[in-house]
Amino acid sequence: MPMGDRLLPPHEALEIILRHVRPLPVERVPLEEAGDRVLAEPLIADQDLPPFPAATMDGFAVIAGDVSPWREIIGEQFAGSQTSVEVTPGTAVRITTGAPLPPGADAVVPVENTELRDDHVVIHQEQVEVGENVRPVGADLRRDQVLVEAGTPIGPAEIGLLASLGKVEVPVFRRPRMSVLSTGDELVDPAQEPGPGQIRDSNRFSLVLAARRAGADVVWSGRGPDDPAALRRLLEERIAASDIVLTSGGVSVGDKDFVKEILDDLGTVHFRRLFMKPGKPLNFATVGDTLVFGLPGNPVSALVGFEVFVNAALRVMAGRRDVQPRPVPVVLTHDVQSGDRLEFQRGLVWADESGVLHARNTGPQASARLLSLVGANAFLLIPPREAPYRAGERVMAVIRGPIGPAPETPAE
Ligand SMILES: Nc1nc2c(c(=O)[nH]1)N[C@H]1C(S)=C(S)[C@@H](COP(=O)(O)OP(=O)(O)OC[C@H]3O[C@@H](n4cnc5c(N)ncnc54)[C@H](O)[C@@H]3O)O[C@H]1N2
Ligand code: MOO
Repeated sequence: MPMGDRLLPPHEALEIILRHVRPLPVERVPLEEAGDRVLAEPLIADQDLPPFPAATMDGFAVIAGDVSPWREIIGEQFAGSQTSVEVTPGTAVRITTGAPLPPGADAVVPVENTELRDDHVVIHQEQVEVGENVRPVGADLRRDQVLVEAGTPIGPAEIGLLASLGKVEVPVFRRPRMSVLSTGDELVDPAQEPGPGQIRDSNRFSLVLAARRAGADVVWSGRGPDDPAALRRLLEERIAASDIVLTSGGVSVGDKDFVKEILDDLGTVHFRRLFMKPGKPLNFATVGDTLVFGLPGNPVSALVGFEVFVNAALRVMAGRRDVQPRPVPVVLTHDVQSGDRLEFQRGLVWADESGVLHARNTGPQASARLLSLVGANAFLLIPPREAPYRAGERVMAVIRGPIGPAPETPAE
């Protein structure tokens, strides 16, 4: 074992991974397909928006300083056109929200503050300020302004900005191609009835969904044979076709745990055992430019390994700037016994009225108990220590989902 038997702290493992991963090449995609991709060049405004002073209310375009007791309605200005009618003292133009202010006008009086008398309008407002209810040119964005930095995922607001500026072809980073392989002779497909000693393969489904959510293009997923020659051929083929290959199972010390030998032979294994629970046996290897993560077989260990390490690699490949979540302090609501490695306990975090975050774990934390991840919006980071952590103590937590109200049921 080239790494010796030291269990590597997770932060050191992350540093090693980040040293071996680079953003993927840039490609241009149609605007319609740009959502959830990562912008590869900064989006810079090439015009002012709005390009014309626009009404922010339905009402009447007027001259603010005009003191006429009533004003003649001399025209209409709807959004989507530009009237040539000029507002002069004693006149007003009916206007709708978003429509350009007609020439001469400098304010809009909302319809609620007016009264119609034949073809005249009376304004029931003590004073009208210049610019009232008008969005001036460039109020929303200014030409040459950097609107979105490169490395930002394109969400609804970002795609809206791209569309507003007419960017119909968007530069994005190529999505990482990923293969997901479950190993283990005990595995059968979910549709099958497991025989004696067999279990259904769940990791493949968990990891494929986690990968898709993280922006990967899952190009292949399947079960691998436990026969070393066949497994090696399959791994070679998947490595050649992928930016990242995930395997689950076969990385600890069992007689039939072949993944680590094959990876050693094909490329460079950078680490294989971590000072964390779950996820102690976790292999990270590179074969050419392809990253290979040999995740543990235990379902929770595989998913925690994915979230902590594979996610970070995917984010770098996808060009993202926010690679790692920053842990936040939370207050434990019950005692927690630590183990002999840094534990990533699956937890529930909520905020009280003053904004303090409280936390509890999700019950038994066995690495095979997928239920410990259901409803978990955080990982509670529990370093080893002799005395248990007490209710009221602060620990750090990685937030992984929305923070809701305090749970109604007591902790298990
Ligand atoms: N002597 C030692 N034994 C073990 C050690 C150790 O250090 N010394 N480490 C333990 C830890 S920690 C973990 S985690 C597991 C990881 O083992 P492997 O990665 O080799 O995984 P397997 O042995 O193949 O499987 C473990 C467990 O997970 C189930 N499994 C596997 N694949 C799937 C799948 N696709 N879907 C659902 N469940 C799966 C498998 O049936 C086993 O129950 O090793 C400990 N042992
Ligand atoms: O590290 Mo294993 O992942 O404890 O269960």
